[in-house]
Amino acid sequence: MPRAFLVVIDSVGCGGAPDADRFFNGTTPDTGANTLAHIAQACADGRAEEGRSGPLRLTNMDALGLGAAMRCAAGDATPGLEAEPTGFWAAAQEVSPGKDTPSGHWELAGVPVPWDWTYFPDKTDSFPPDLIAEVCRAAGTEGILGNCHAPGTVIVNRLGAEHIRTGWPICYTSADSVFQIAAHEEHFGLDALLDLCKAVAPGLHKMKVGRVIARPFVGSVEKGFTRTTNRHDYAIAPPSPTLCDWVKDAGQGVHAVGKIGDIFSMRGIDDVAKGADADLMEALLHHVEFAKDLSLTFANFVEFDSLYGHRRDVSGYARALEWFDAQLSRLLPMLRPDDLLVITADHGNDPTWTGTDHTRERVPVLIAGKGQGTAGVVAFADVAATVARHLGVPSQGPGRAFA
Ligand SMILES: O=P(O)(O)O[C@H]1O[C@H](CO)[C@@H](O)[C@H]1O
Ligand SMILES: [Mn+2]
Ligand SMILES: [Mn+2]
Repeated sequence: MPRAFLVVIDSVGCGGAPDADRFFNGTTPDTGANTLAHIAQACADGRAEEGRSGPLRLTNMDALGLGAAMRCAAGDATPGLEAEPTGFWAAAQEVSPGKDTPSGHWELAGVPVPWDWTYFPDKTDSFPPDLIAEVCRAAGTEGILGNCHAPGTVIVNRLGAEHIRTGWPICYTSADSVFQIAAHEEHFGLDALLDLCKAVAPGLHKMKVGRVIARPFVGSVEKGFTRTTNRHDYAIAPPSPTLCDWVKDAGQGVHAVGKIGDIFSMRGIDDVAKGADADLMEALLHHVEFAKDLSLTFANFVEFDSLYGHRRDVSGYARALEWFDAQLSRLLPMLRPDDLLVITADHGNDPTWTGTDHTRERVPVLIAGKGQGTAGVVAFADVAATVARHLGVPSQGPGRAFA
């Protein structure tokens, strides 16, 4: 009996998006951004890390078709990723008008985003006065800190001391449709932060701001401030039923691993495992071992994006990719004959690119359990149709099954 495992490595794009010129990091268009190829190139050139020699080693993913998918997406061969594929592979292209996590995941789950998101494009004084007033009312404070674009790790260290002194929440945004609130877990309180985000989320969702994100941190002025894994995303619910709903409504199990629960507002999901990526891998392996027939396991590994892509950390990103690939040596032999494993991504986040935001890219689609072959360039929504067909569930989205 079939089972399906849909695994998103967050931000692992492979370039080649034909509409990349309409997406930006600052004033630089994303044309030419290529997360995987540029990391591989940096490794091959010895630029990724002092003392590192040799190409990026992604043996398992390359055997499934990674190098082939990269060539298909963006044209060039990549050093070290030149295996003859034994899996079924494709390169997927997004149509939603955002290069953000919910857009990518919803579309992979069969639901392209039908609306334009609301952004806060001004780098400073980013938020309208009535929104600030609403946050102050919900927080019980006289004001907010931040009110600007910023990388989260930078702003908590810039404003952490003032935050502790005033008790005011740190509010910031990025090129994504997000309203992020950072607060100290002990001084402000984790529950108070989550309650604040919960209180302001409906108003922001009504404005078509995709997510309110709670960004708790710990630490002190002396030791510096660090973010914790208690991040919580309050996302707009998907506009129509997704792959998760199709499977769950058919009475089949749906297990979420990582941010998937948040991204889908828990719609169509039975249970969720959270934690750091290393914990999430154990949770995924647990489901590969024990998940019931006809079930869907949908996993997201966020650290590629949050720890390395946004931080423009090429060697960290390379190490994380090699870690993930090594874990596949544990996972692949556990698959049963009727299982489908799809490894893909939701957008790019090229760590060699200018800025600190996502990059518009195609993504690789690597499939184990459907033999050898390729579908060339497919649509994100085709992934949902392919998984649905494997599980015997009618696809309700625009996608077409390909494997
Ligand atoms: O810099 P940090 O706080 O990690 O924020 C990043 O994470 C957000 C959500 O993925 C993105 O919009 C980007 O702003
Ligand atoms: Mn993402
Ligand atoms: Mn991100």
